[in-house]
Order: sequence, then C-alpha cells, then structure tokens
Amino acid sequence: MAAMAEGQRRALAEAFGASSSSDDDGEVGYGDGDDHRTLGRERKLTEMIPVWESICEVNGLWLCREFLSENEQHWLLSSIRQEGWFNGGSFNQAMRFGEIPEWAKELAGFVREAVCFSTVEDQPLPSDLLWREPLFDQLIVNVYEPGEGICAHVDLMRFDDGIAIVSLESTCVMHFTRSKEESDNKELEEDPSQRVPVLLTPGSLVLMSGEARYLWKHEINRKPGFQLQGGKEIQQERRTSVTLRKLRPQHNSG
Ligand SMILES: O=C(O)CCC(=O)C(=O)O
Ligand SMILES: [Fe+2]
Repeated sequence: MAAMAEGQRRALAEAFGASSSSDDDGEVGYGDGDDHRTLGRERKLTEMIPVWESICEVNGLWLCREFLSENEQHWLLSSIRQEGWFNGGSFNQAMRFGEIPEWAKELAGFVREAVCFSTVEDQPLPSDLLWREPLFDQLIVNVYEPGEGICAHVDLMRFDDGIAIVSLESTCVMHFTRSKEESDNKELEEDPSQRVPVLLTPGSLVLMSGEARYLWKHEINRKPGFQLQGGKEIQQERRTSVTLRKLRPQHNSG
C-alpha cells in the first residue's frame, strides 16, 4: 500500500479542520435533541485510510466500502430523519437544489477527504471535479422499502460529471449496463451477461465519473433473482441512499 507521508496527511488533516488526536474521543453528537449535530470533530482523519476499489469493467466507477463508520451512518440517518422529509410515510424521495443542509455539506467534505486520502494510483475522482466549488450543490435522498428499486437510467444532463452515492441500511446490488441510447440494439443492452453487479453495503460510497456517469446506466432491481450475493438472495430491508451531484450552469443544461 502506498502510504501517504505523515507530514502530507497532517497538512491535509489541518486543511480539512480535523481535530488533533488528544481531543477527539468524545461522543458522536447524533442523539435526539442535539440540534448542532456535526461529525467534523469526531472523524479521525489522521487515522483514516480509505480503501478504494475500481470496478474495472466500468471506467470511472469507484467504490469505497467502508466510507462511513457505524457511528457516522447513525449520524447521517439521524440527520436525515431530523429533516422530517419522510414523516407520515407518503414520500420516498427528497431533493434539494442549490442550498443543501449542513450535514450534506459535511458529507461532501468526507467525500473529498476520502478521495484525497486515497492510496490507489488512479484518483477515484479527477482533480478538476474534486476541487470545484462547491463539490456538490444538489442532494437526493431516496428511501426504498423491500422490493422497491430504481429503473436503469443515466442521470440527467442538467447535472455535471462526478456523482456520489452513499448507501445506508439494507445491502443491495446496483447493476451497471452500457447505455446504447444512440443505437437501437436493445438486446445487447438487456443481455444479463453485460450487466456489471456492484454490491452496496451500508456505509459504502460509489463515485461515478466520465464513462460510468455518461455511458453506463445504473439500476437497482429488487425483484426476485436480481439481488444476489454469493448466489443467494440478499435479505431485503429498507434502504436509504444519499446522492450528491453538482448542477451544471444554466446555459449548459441539456
Ligand atoms: O439509490 C441509489 O443508490 C441510486 C439513486 C439514483 O441513481 C438516482 O437518484 O439517480
Ligand atoms: Fe442515478
């Protein structure tokens, strides 16, 4: 593993405002009634070495399986719950454009850190995307009950390159298929042998850029036979995902 020099790690940690090791062992502030929940001080950046996997069949697709610790997953779920978007149970999706909540900004900061601290040779997100400001200004939270998923799609062109998806709760399989919109070879597109499965465990982060973002469709099919891990059906529970994207400037939107 190409370990990052300690000095460089410290400098980055300082740039991201991480706490020094002496004062960071407090409780994570996600309990009910905590209005100023933030994890910035709790994340031990100097100890964090994210493990990135490149999904080699799909250029530009990266997975960081242990992106969020269990505490961080609780914090994120609790921050989402606190928004009250899903109270009453009649909605399963919430979107924010432009101004995103503080916890989402903090999550975006974690994404940047995880890419910066990557030990792989190819950076999981190209530098021009990684250092744009803001990194993300659009948020979608999706809540899926067992059996519910999302049809194969390429994200709308109104969003820029560089999309992050954080998975919470139930494990699921996301499938990637080459988009063949330009040709009418539907059969090839639907050929199951062309589908690339990616297992999304709770706390994992997916990054899509370049071909993965523009030339591949992604989908979550939770019908029987599609959600397999080691040949066995995954036990489905509720799944929550947080998608972070950047809006393209108005005049570029397609
Ligand atoms: O829920 C997910 O993991 C994916 C969501 C998604 O692809 C979208 O909202 O465009
Ligand atoms: Fe999508």
